[in-house]
Amino acid sequence: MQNSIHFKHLNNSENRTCKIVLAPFNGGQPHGGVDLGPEYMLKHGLKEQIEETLNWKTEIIDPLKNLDLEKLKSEADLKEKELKPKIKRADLVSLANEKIYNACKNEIKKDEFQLTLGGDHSIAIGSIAGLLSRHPDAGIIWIDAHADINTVNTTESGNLHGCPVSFLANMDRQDWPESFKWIPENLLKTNKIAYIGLRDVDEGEKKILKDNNIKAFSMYHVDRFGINSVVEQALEHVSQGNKDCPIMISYDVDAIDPEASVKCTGTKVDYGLNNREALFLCERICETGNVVALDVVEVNPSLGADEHEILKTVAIGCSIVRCSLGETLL
Ligand SMILES: NC(=[NH2+])NCCC[C@H](N)C(=O)O
Ligand SMILES: [Mn+2]
Ligand SMILES: [Mn+2]
Repeated sequence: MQNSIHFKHLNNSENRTCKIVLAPFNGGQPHGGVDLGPEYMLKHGLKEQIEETLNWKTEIIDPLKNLDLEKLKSEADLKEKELKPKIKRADLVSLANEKIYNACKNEIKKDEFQLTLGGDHSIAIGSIAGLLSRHPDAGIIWIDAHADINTVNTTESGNLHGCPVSFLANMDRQDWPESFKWIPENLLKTNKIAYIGLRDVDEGEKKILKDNNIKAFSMYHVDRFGINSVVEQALEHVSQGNKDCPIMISYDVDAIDPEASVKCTGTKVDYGLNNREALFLCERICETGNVVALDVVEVNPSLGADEHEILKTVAIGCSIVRCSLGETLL
């Protein structure tokens, strides 16, 4: 059965297509296993769910398939053992993202949905840069416990999954490693992004959010106004008065409360979104008819204590996708 949503920017015929971009990349943070996210979500039946339940065509794109990522990572780590650079594995993160960017840019048509399965959140550099190549004025709703807006100068951990937004917004570009210079200039304006779910933001990031006047709804705002009002305000802000503004969701599953469902993720933070809030966001954004792309990142099956914990995290990752494509809307 097809739901009644009219996707304003997509092909609405029986050929409506979801391109699934695999981004099994873990180099933006220290834990192994987050690279297994795509495999586990697909094993859970995600592709079939999109095709059979939701009636979309799907096609898999695998931009990292020719890279020996584990080998490249050990080489990078070996080199950095002596050099101890401030940011970790910069060239590797850049290389993987350039591949993701080019795949999203060249292998997805304007009227197709872009679904990227991570991987750690550094992969949003490539996926969002790719999406913006087709929809330059898209608004980004970033759902996360973290702001991921550290610059190469403010990062305390050196982990690049804490920095993707600063690269997309070209912050401190003059201090970037040479390898990142493929990222286009004037890409993401800071008034075209809004955060939902924040509760662990570094001091340097707080200053960046404030100095740039970036719209950020923390868990405090979710409690105070309710998720419905928060998502409305976020959409209104990034749409900048355009009721047809294309919208991309970048969804870090650590936005969701560990007790509610997401224990298998690398940087867990207590007291997050409950399961209904987590999915309502996707339902409401889908309902606008403006959604054009989604990332689901930071699913790490290796961090599960048992099968049940893994299943719960993987299952909500798949639900995020289905709700964003309209499954639960009548
Ligand atoms: N995508 C994530 N889970 N990011 C966590 C980032 C944590 C911390 N702010 C850092 O920069 O290291
Ligand atoms: Mn996070
Ligand atoms: Mn994140």
